[in-house]
Formats: sequence, C-alpha cells, structure tokens
Amino acid sequence: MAEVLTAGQMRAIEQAAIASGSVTGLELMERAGAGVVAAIFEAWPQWQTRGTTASRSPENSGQEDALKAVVLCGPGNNGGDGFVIARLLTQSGWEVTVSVLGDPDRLPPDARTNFDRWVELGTYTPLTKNSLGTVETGPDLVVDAVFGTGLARKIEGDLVALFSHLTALRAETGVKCVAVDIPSGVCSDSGQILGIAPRVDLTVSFHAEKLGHTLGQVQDHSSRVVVCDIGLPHATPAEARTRYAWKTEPPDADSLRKTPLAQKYSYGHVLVLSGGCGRTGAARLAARSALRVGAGLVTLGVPCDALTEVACQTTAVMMTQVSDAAALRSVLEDRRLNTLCIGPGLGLDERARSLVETVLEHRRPAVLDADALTMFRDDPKVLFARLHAGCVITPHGGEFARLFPDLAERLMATADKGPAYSKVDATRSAAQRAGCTVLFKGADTVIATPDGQCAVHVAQFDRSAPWLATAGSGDVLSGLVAGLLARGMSPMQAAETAAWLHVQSALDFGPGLIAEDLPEILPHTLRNLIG
Ligand SMILES: NC(=O)C1=CN([C@@H]2O[C@H](COP(=O)(O)OP(=O)(O)OC[C@H]3O[C@@H](n4cnc5c(N)ncnc54)[C@H](OP(=O)(O)O)[C@@H]3O)[C@@H](O)[C@H]2O)[C@@H](O)CC1
Ligand SMILES: [K+]
Repeated sequence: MAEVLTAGQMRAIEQAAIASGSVTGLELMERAGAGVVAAIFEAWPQWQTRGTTASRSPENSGQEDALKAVVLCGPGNNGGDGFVIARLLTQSGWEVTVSVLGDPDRLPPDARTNFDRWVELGTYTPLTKNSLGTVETGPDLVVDAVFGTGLARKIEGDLVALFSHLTALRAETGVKCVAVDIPSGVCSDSGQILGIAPRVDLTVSFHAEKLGHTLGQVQDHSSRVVVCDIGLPHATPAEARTRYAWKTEPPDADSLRKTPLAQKYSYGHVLVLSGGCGRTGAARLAARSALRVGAGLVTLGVPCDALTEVACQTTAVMMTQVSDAAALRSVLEDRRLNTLCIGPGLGLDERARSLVETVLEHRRPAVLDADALTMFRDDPKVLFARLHAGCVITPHGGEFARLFPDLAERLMATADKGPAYSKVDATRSAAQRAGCTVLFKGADTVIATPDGQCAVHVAQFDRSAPWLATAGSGDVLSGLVAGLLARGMSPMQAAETAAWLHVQSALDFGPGLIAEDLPEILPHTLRNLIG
C-alpha cells in the first residue's frame, strides 16, 4: 500500500528519522540529489554515456560538446537538493550554471553546506527573471529546485516571468525540465497552483508521493512523476490506513474470484430503484453493472408506468413493481435483498423522496447517487441524519457542492497560501458529516470514511481515461459499488475496487467508449485481473 503524504507528514517522517540518529539531514539531502540525477539518467539514458568524465577525456575532446544544465535553486532545502544536483552533474562532466534565489547566508544549514560545496566547484548568479535568458547557448536541461514542500505562499514578482519563460523555452526548444520534489508553485498538499508553476518533463519526489502529485490536474504540470527512495522507513499497511491517505492500487484478485461451490445467493442480491417511463436507462445501466461485477442477483424496482419499457430491455436483470414506499417496504421483506442502489434516473418527485427515505430506514448497505443526493440540496442535514455506516454516496463535483456547499466553496477558492485546502480535506470532512463512505468522483477520485480513512484513485498519466467523461458513466460506477457491496465487501473496499475497475474498463475499451460499453468490457477487465 503506497501512502500519499502531506508536507507536514513528510517533514515529521524526516524529523523522526533524524532524531533517531539513523540518518542526518545532510545524508538525506545527498540521497535526494543523487536520486534526482539517477532519475535524469534513467529518463534520458543517452546522457549517461555522453555525460561521463570518460567522454570528456583528451582522446574524446572536441568530439562532443559538454551537456549544459541550468539549476534554479530556492532559499530552502529544495534549493539545497539543487546544489547537490549541480555538483553531481558537474562531476559527471556537465557544464552547470547555478542561480540562487535570495541571500545564500540565509539558507538553512544543510542547504548552506551544499551551497558551500558548490562554490568550491563553480560559480552562481542571483536568480532573476532573466536567469534562463542569460544562458549563452541553450541548455539541455533545466532543474527546478526553487520550492518543494515548503511552498508557503503565491509565486510573485520575477518568478512569474521566470516560470513563464521556462515553460515557453521548453515548448520552443525541447529543453528538458526536471522538478525536484514537485514543480515549484504546485502546493504539495492540494495540487493547487499558487499563482504559477512551470511545466516539466519529469518530477522526482522523495520517499513517497505527496498529495499534490495525485490531486488536481497534476499531468498538466508534469509529464511524469517518479519517487526515489531516500532510505526513510515506510508505514506498514495498518499505519498507512490510519495515519495517511493512500493511493488506490489494483484490487486483490481473490476478492473478486468466485468459489466453485457457491450459489447465486452467496453473492448477494441488489435492488436498483428506477425512475419512471423514459427515464429508466440510468438504473438499467447500474443494474447491469452490478450483475457483471458479480452480484448473484439484481432486480430493478420499477414504477407501474415503466414496467413495459424495462421488460423490453432486460433479461438477466429481474424486475419488480415498486410504485411507492409501501411497495418498497413489502419488497424489502425479502432479507436476501442485501444491497440497495438508488438515485440514477430516479427523479426528484415525491415517490423518489419517499423511496430514498425508505431505503435508509432499512439500514441495509446502500449506494446513493445522482437524484438521491440532489433532492436534499435544500436540507442536506436531513440526509446526513439518515445515512449510516453501510452507505456509500458517490457525488460528482456538482452534487458535492449541493450537499456540502461550504466545503465546496473552500475547495474552489483560489489559494494564495500553502498548504492549501485539498480534495482530501473536503472528502474527509464530508464523510464525517455524512456518517458514511463518500466517493468524490473526478480524474482524482477521493474516497473517505467517517473514521478518517482516505484513498486517492488517480486517473491520470498512464491511467488517464478521458472517454469516461460520458453520459451514464456515473450510473455504471454506482452499480459497480452496489454489486461489490452485495458480494460482501466493506464500503471502502467496494468503493475503491469499483473506482479502479471503472477506469480500467474504460482503458480496456479505449476511444469511442459510451456507458453501455463499460459493463460489456468488464468481463475482459476481470479476466485480466483474476486470470
Ligand atoms: N528536510 C529534509 O530533511 C529534506 C528535505 N528535502 C528537500 O527539502 C524540501 C523542503 O525544504 P524546506 O522545508 O526548506 O522548503 P522549500 O520548499 O525549500 O521552501 C522553503 C523556502 O521557500 C520560501 N518560500 C516559500 N514559498 C515562497 C514563495 N511563494 N515565494 C518566495 N519564497 C517562498 C520560504 O520562505 P519563508 O516562508 O520561510 O519566508 C523558505 O525560505 C523538500 O521539498 C525536498 O526537496 C530533501 O533534501 C530530503 C531531506
Ligand atoms: K521544485
């Protein structure tokens, strides 16, 4: 399980290791700088051979120009990493130019030590908006070591021009840009851009990803993020679960397998409540997805006027008439209906409201989405009072804002101070308030439980699934969560597994995806996972 940290958590881990005497800050900085250089050579292996001292030996002199790097160093320890990188690149035969922001006499001790080591090897200039423009011939590499986890406020002044220049230079000349820890200007706790951040090819972070690498539009600022080990102890899975947020990983295949001797009731029975005539598609999508992900049985609860419409379009999914709350109570006398799914295409009328209230009265595992959330926009507290620990709510941004307007407002506000309020903060607060698991959808889906557990599912970089932004895709996700709850997963496990399968199915299908394709490609996705 890979923990994802805030700046404060990272600092605490470093401090604890230093306090234990197992490592010094200077050693950590050396490992960090060496890790960045190793990652650079791994990303661009052609530089490893060209950059060696051997290639600059007299026999080879004149054959190749030296590789050129510009290292932009900030006033803190991120800058300290930059001095290490400058030294190591120079020792590998690179021609390195260093620019320093602020007065070197005010650098923190470890950064100052590495500054002193650098000035034994090379020169430096004060960092200004022209720090890239003064480079006589174009560099091969620019290292952004201006700010890391200590970014405290908005980027202003000369740095705005410098970072714009860096992004433009990269686009124009193809110069490679590498960010140390995080592109300067990206808040490591929230992924928010405090003013401006340069666009880089590679980000090399240390020990573990920070939340800022997983939240927001991180791929707009960095083409790749790698994490380099600097010898700090990792959390056990139990510690990661209770102390930190973690990154959703592929589900355990065993959790999705079926056993040979089981029968259909071993895998639960989902009831999906549908809206009226002409609006049954969303519930049908959810129902089919619940069945595909392995619920033993799935029944659609349909009002009288929509019975024919649904009957014409379902086969394995069953159907029963649920015109009102009384009918629902009677259907729920069957205790084998162990999971309920309500909201997709449900409508906002009185029937819909009374069905949601009846679902929550019965306190069975339940997924609430779409209209089942929107109908409480004027009185979310009424919903929160009825939700229970067996529920999962799956809002998108708009639905989240209807239920939690104050949290959404904080989240949407333009941040000018770090660490900024994050989607993890908002989802954790929402889960506490709602008293149930909240799956807050997006390219960065955040899932939190009322007791503070929190997972981030990142659909960016190689898991970027833009075709998933299509009508009905959310209904499929609700059905997946419901099917997995019916199979006996906890709300958190069901939500995480569903989020992963949802994106993986979209990736397996590829371009042209529409929501109906998701349950149909799911067997392929499951086969790849289960074998
Ligand atoms: N600790 C360790 O052992 C290890 C740490 N490591 C490395 O250290 C990094 C964290 O170092 P850090 O805590 O010194 O913070 P960092 O990001 O350098 O910035 C702080 C400085 O920036 C300034 N400043 C902030 N925002 C600003 C703005 N908008 N505009 C202008 N100035 C601004 C701020 O000023 P202040 O707020 O104090 O006035 C302060 O001077 C981490 O990302 C990793 O790379 C690795 O070596 C592994 C071992
Ligand atoms: K940086």
